[in-house]
Amino acid sequence: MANKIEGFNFEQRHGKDRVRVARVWKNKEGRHFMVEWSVSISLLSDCLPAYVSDDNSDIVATDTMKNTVYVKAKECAEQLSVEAFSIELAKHFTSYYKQVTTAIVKIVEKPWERVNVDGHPHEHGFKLGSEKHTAEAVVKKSGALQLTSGIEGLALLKTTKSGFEGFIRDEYTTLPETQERMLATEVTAVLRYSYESLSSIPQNPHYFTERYLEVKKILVDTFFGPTKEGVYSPSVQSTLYQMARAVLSRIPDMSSVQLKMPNLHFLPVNISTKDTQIVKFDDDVYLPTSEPHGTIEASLSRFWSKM
Ligand SMILES: O=c1[nH]c(=O)c2[nH]c(=O)[nH]c2[nH]1
Repeated sequence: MANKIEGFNFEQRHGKDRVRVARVWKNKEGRHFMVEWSVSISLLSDCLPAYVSDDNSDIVATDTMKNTVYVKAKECAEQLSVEAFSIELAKHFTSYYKQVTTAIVKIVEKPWERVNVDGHPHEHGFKLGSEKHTAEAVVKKSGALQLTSGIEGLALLKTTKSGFEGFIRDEYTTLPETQERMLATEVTAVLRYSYESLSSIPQNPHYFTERYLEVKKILVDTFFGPTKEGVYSPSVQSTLYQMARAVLSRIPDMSSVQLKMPNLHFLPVNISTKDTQIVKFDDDVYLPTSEPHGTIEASLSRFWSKM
C-alpha cells in the first residue's frame, strides 16, 4: 500500500509468519491422511491511522490471523492441496475485512510421506521425506489471483554423463576441461500458474498436488535421462534450460518456471608426498563440498505471460 504522508511516500503491510498447523483426516476404512504446513500471511490493508495517529481500529490483529489458520484448517472437511488452502485463506482475508485490499499467503508443506511396512502402506504411519512443496497465493479484493507453486530442496546427483568444456580461459583460470564429472545440485523451483482470477481455478481439491508431482517427475526425468544410458549434460546451464523447457512444454496452465540450481562440487582427490602419489584420482574418490558452490539460476516464461 503506497500512501503520501507529510510529504513522504509510505508503504506498509502486516502479517504473521510461520504459523505451524497439522491437519489429520480419517476415512471410513480407518485410513488417516495428514499434512503439516507452515503458513505465512501478509495483508495489504487500509490501516494508516495505526501508524500515524495511534488508532488501531482498522487493524486485523496478527494474532487473529494466526487463529484463522486453525479455524480454516478445521473447516476443510477433506484433504486439499497446499495451493487450495493458501487460496482459501487469502480469499477469506480479502472478503471478510473491508480494510484488506490484498492478501499474500505463502505455505511450506513438510514432506511427511506414508510409510510402507512389509510392502503395505501403513494406515496411520508417516516418515519425513526430503524436498518441500510450497505455494503462494496473492488475492485481491476484486478476485484477481496470482498463484505460484514451488519445490524446495530437491537434491539430485549423477556420477557421470556430465562435463564442462569450452569456457573462457585466461590468466585466472585453473579449472581443467572435462567430459567426465559428478553433477550434483539442490533444485529450487518457482512455478507460476496462468490463472488470473479466483473463478478460473480448477475445483478438484487435488489438482495442484497432481501438477506438483508431475512437475517434479519432469524435472527429475530430464535431469537424469533414460535409466540405462542417461543423458549428457554439457553444463548446469544447459540442463537447467532443458528442465525448464520440458515443464512449460508439458504443463499448459503454467506460464513461467524459475529454477535455481547450485553446482555442488565434488572435487577429484589426489594426494601425494614429495616422493610418491598415495591417491591418484581415477573418477572414483571425491571430496564433496558445499562451500563455495556455483549458483546458476534462470527463469523461462511464455511470451504472453504477465511475469
Ligand atoms: O556447469 C557448470 N557451469 C558453470 O558455469 C561452471 N563454472 C565452473 O567453475 N564449473 C561450472 N560448471
